Amino acid sequence: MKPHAVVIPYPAQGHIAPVLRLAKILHYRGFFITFVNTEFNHNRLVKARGPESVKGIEDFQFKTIPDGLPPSNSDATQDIPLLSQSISKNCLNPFLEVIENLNESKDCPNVSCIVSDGVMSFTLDASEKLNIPEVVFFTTSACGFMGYCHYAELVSRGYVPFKDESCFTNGYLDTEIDWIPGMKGIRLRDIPTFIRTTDPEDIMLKYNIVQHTNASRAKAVIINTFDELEEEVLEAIRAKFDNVYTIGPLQLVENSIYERKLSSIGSNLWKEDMECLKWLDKKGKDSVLYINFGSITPLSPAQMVEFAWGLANSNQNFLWIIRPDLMNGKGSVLPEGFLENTKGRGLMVGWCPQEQVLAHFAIGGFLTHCGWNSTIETISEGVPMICWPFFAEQQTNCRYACSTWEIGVEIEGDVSRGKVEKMVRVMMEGEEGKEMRNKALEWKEKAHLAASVGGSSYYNLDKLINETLFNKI
Ligand SMILES: O=c1ccn([C@@H]2O[C@H](COP(=O)(O)OP(=O)(O)O[C@H]3O[C@H](CO)[C@@H](O)[C@H](O)[C@H]3O)[C@@H](O)[C@H]2O)c(=O)[nH]1
Repeated sequence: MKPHAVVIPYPAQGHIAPVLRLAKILHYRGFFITFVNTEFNHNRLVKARGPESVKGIEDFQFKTIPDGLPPSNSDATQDIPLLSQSISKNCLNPFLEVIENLNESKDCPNVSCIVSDGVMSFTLDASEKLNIPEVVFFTTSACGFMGYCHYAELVSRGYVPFKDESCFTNGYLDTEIDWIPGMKGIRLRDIPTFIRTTDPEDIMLKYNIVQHTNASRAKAVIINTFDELEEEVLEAIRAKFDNVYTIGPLQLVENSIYERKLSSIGSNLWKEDMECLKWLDKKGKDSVLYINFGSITPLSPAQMVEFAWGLANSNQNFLWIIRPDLMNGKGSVLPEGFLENTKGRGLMVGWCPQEQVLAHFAIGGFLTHCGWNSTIETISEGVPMICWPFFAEQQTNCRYACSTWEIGVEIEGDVSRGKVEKMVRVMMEGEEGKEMRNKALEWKEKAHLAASVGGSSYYNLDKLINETLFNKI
């Protein structure tokens, strides 16, 4: 009888993608998989990729649970605080029901383990109630994860909540935090942003304290990173948790183990525009800047205008992904004259196959919000970054990219066309850009080594499967 893993992501794009990838890897390694999406995202997957994409294949099935929010036809990411609150309140019972039904079913083996997104920690209640072992997968960087793990201490030491609004602007954010192990030189502004509140009851502050405190209840913690990239912080994390498995970059590990990839099952919630790859084919090596702010970041109309003119004035080639929900309904549109000005050298599409784009020879830089998937994907392809972190642990990733890994520059403060133009030129024309590109290529090599047979992440995946997941069955 096959081992049966029930796998559940937090219901947002940046989580579904890596968690699904891990599920596919486990399937390849002999697990029966039940992948649990929320009904909302299940419907979006059907819309973006067709019903085939959620039909499943042999020994890989999809199930759904409601997220507890009112039904919606929207094609945008749900409100994160509302969603998080609703998940904590409403998802345990439907999740228990899914597992109980699976265990009664004759069509699949009994559930032998739960592989849950670390920020869906209600699943630990199910694991304990049903006596099924659980491992938690944090889809952030190790540095971001460690930042979150210290939220409770930041509160108990009186740094958080902020005393008043002036803390946002009076230099308080530059306070150095010298007591988080493995994170030398870190400042308050580099810690995941949900601490930036004056409200002790802030939903995301409290949510993250609960999720990261609960991590120690799991049998193991999985992180999509590789040892060499985050050595110091990982050492500190390993001192805190018993079993920590670094198995990233997952996309490279997946490439190493698959003879034939499971491409029928995918995770993109928006339809990918494949034409942009053909457009890139016609451009020179390292000559195009890729711009994408991920699945959640909102852009105000004013920010959109500043980015647009910054790009136009830089005179560089660019591929800019503007999510459909930013173009429609919210009034964010490109400024007049922009399209004519950038004709032939600029392309805008709604959503793209990002990994393929980053792997394209024409891409020479990535203007990014520093979501962890984007960051680890760009490291995997050796593409340096212009960082414009928006929220969550993107600030932490930005800090490491710009200082520790030396592959990025940051657009600091409010975005302006002048800053954008300057940074784009630094990245695409200057000596500094070349140095960052070389450094990024070094990291790429290390990432590939870690993920290939005999590398640390490849080895850790084996260990996770053989020592933790199989062993408990
Ligand atoms: O046109 C696009 C745009 C994005 N992607 C993919 O979508 C994912 C986006 O993930 P990420 O870069 O991490 O951004 P977010 O969607 O903003 O991710 C959320 O989740 C991440 C993982 O927990 C966190 O690091 C971020 O801070 C949080 O905002 C990546 O795999 C991309 O390859 C595409 O395939 N095509």
